[in-house]
Amino acid sequence: MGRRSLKDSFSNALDGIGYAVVSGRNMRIHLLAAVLAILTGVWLGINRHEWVMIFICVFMVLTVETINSALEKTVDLITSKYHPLAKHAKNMAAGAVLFTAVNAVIVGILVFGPYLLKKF
Ligand SMILES: Nc1ncnc2c1ncn2[C@@H]1O[C@H](COP(=O)(O)OP(=O)(O)OP(=O)(O)O)[C@@H](O)[C@H]1O
Repeated sequence: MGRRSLKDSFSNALDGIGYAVVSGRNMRIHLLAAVLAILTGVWLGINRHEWVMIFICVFMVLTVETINSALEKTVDLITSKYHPLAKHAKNMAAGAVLFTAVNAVIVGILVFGPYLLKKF
Protein backbone atom coordinates (compact mmCIF):
# COMPACT_ATOMS: atom_id res chain seq x y z
CA MET A 1 0.00 0.00 0.00
CA GLY A 2 1.78 3.13 -1.25
CA ARG A 3 0.99 6.75 -0.54
CA ARG A 4 -2.60 7.47 -1.45
CA SER A 5 -3.99 10.73 -2.76
CA LEU A 6 -6.23 12.99 -0.71
CA LYS A 7 -9.06 12.09 -3.10
CA ASP A 8 -8.55 8.36 -2.34
CA SER A 9 -8.59 8.99 1.41
CA PHE A 10 -11.78 11.05 1.11
CA SER A 11 -13.37 8.40 -1.10
CA ASN A 12 -12.45 5.65 1.43
CA ALA A 13 -13.97 7.70 4.26
CA LEU A 14 -17.21 8.18 2.28
CA ASP A 15 -17.22 4.46 1.48
CA GLY A 16 -16.89 3.72 5.23
CA ILE A 17 -19.77 6.06 6.08
CA GLY A 18 -21.89 4.47 3.32
CA TYR A 19 -21.15 0.98 4.63
CA ALA A 20 -21.96 2.03 8.22
CA VAL A 21 -25.35 3.35 7.01
CA VAL A 22 -26.18 0.34 4.81
CA SER A 23 -25.06 -2.31 7.31
CA GLY A 24 -26.12 -0.67 10.58
CA ARG A 25 -29.76 -0.42 11.62
CA ASN A 26 -28.85 1.79 14.61
CA MET A 27 -26.95 4.13 12.32
CA ARG A 28 -30.09 4.61 10.20
CA ILE A 29 -32.11 5.32 13.37
CA HIS A 30 -29.54 7.95 14.42
CA LEU A 31 -29.65 9.51 10.94
CA LEU A 32 -33.45 9.69 11.09
CA ALA A 33 -33.22 11.32 14.55
CA ALA A 34 -30.67 13.80 13.14
CA VAL A 35 -32.99 14.76 10.26
CA LEU A 36 -35.91 15.16 12.70
CA ALA A 37 -33.80 17.35 15.01
CA ILE A 38 -32.74 19.56 12.08
CA LEU A 39 -36.32 19.87 10.78
CA THR A 40 -37.51 20.71 14.31
CA GLY A 41 -34.80 23.38 14.58
CA VAL A 42 -35.91 24.93 11.27
CA TRP A 43 -39.57 24.76 12.28
CA LEU A 44 -38.96 26.41 15.70
CA GLY A 45 -36.49 28.99 14.31
CA ILE A 46 -33.74 28.30 16.86
CA ASN A 47 -30.83 30.76 17.03
CA ARG A 48 -27.20 30.35 15.86
CA HIS A 49 -25.84 29.22 19.25
CA GLU A 50 -28.58 26.63 19.54
CA TRP A 51 -27.79 25.35 16.02
CA VAL A 52 -24.15 24.94 17.10
CA MET A 53 -25.23 22.77 20.05
CA ILE A 54 -27.62 20.69 17.91
CA PHE A 55 -24.97 20.10 15.21
CA ILE A 56 -22.32 19.15 17.80
CA CYS A 57 -24.75 16.58 19.26
CA VAL A 58 -25.82 15.23 15.85
CA PHE A 59 -22.26 14.75 14.58
CA MET A 60 -21.04 13.38 17.93
CA VAL A 61 -23.71 10.62 17.86
CA LEU A 62 -23.00 9.78 14.19
CA THR A 63 -19.23 9.78 14.79
CA VAL A 64 -19.37 7.50 17.83
CA GLU A 65 -21.88 5.16 16.11
CA THR A 66 -19.50 4.88 13.13
CA ILE A 67 -16.58 4.06 15.45
CA ASN A 68 -18.81 1.54 17.27
CA SER A 69 -19.61 -0.19 13.95
CA ALA A 70 -15.90 -0.28 13.04
CA LEU A 71 -15.08 -1.79 16.44
CA GLU A 72 -17.81 -4.43 16.03
CA LYS A 73 -16.37 -5.41 12.65
CA THR A 74 -12.85 -5.57 14.12
CA VAL A 75 -13.97 -7.79 17.00
CA ASP A 76 -15.83 -10.07 14.56
CA LEU A 77 -12.66 -10.25 12.45
CA ILE A 78 -10.61 -11.29 15.47
CA THR A 79 -13.03 -13.94 16.75
CA SER A 80 -16.26 -15.55 15.69
CA LYS A 81 -16.31 -17.51 18.97
CA TYR A 82 -17.77 -16.33 22.26
CA HIS A 83 -15.17 -14.48 24.30
CA PRO A 84 -15.79 -12.36 27.42
CA LEU A 85 -13.35 -9.70 26.15
CA ALA A 86 -15.21 -9.51 22.82
CA LYS A 87 -18.41 -9.06 24.79
CA HIS A 88 -16.93 -6.30 26.97
CA ALA A 89 -15.36 -4.52 23.98
CA LYS A 90 -18.66 -4.46 22.06
CA ASN A 91 -20.70 -3.54 25.15
CA MET A 92 -18.34 -0.66 26.04
CA ALA A 93 -18.50 0.70 22.49
CA ALA A 94 -22.31 0.46 22.65
CA GLY A 95 -22.14 2.26 26.01
CA ALA A 96 -20.21 5.11 24.36
CA VAL A 97 -23.01 5.47 21.80
CA LEU A 98 -25.55 5.49 24.64
CA PHE A 99 -23.65 8.32 26.38
CA THR A 100 -23.78 10.49 23.25
CA ALA A 101 -27.45 9.66 22.62
CA VAL A 102 -28.45 10.58 26.20
CA ASN A 103 -26.46 13.82 25.87
CA ALA A 104 -28.26 14.59 22.58
CA VAL A 105 -31.68 14.01 24.18
CA ILE A 106 -30.81 16.31 27.12
CA VAL A 107 -29.56 19.07 24.79
CA GLY A 108 -32.64 18.57 22.57
CA ILE A 109 -34.95 19.05 25.57
CA LEU A 110 -33.02 22.13 26.77
CA VAL A 111 -32.97 23.75 23.31
CA PHE A 112 -36.39 22.79 21.91
CA GLY A 113 -38.30 22.65 25.23
CA PRO A 114 -38.78 26.40 25.79
CA TYR A 115 -39.80 26.95 22.13
CA LEU A 116 -42.31 24.09 22.31
CA LEU A 117 -43.74 25.39 25.61
CA LYS A 118 -44.29 28.81 23.99
CA LYS A 119 -45.96 27.24 20.96
CA PHE A 120 -48.41 25.02 22.85
N1 LIG B 1 -17.70 -12.84 20.03
C1 LIG B 1 -18.51 -12.48 21.04
N2 LIG B 1 -18.27 -12.94 22.29
C2 LIG B 1 -19.07 -12.59 23.31
N3 LIG B 1 -20.14 -11.78 23.23
C3 LIG B 1 -20.42 -11.25 22.00
C4 LIG B 1 -19.64 -11.57 20.85
N4 LIG B 1 -20.17 -10.92 19.79
C5 LIG B 1 -21.21 -10.24 20.26
N5 LIG B 1 -21.38 -10.42 21.59
C6 LIG B 1 -22.43 -9.84 22.46
O1 LIG B 1 -23.59 -9.61 21.68
C7 LIG B 1 -23.90 -8.21 21.63
C8 LIG B 1 -24.38 -7.86 20.26
O2 LIG B 1 -23.33 -8.05 19.36
P1 LIG B 1 -23.46 -7.82 17.81
O3 LIG B 1 -22.16 -8.01 17.16
O4 LIG B 1 -24.63 -8.59 17.31
O5 LIG B 1 -23.78 -6.31 17.79
P2 LIG B 1 -25.03 -5.65 17.14
O6 LIG B 1 -26.29 -6.32 17.62
O7 LIG B 1 -24.76 -5.60 15.69
O8 LIG B 1 -24.86 -4.27 17.86
P3 LIG B 1 -25.63 -2.97 17.49
O9 LIG B 1 -27.05 -3.27 17.89
O10 LIG B 1 -24.94 -1.93 18.32
O11 LIG B 1 -25.42 -2.79 16.01
C9 LIG B 1 -22.61 -7.49 22.02
O12 LIG B 1 -22.85 -6.23 22.58
C10 LIG B 1 -22.01 -8.48 23.02
O13 LIG B 1 -22.62 -8.32 24.29
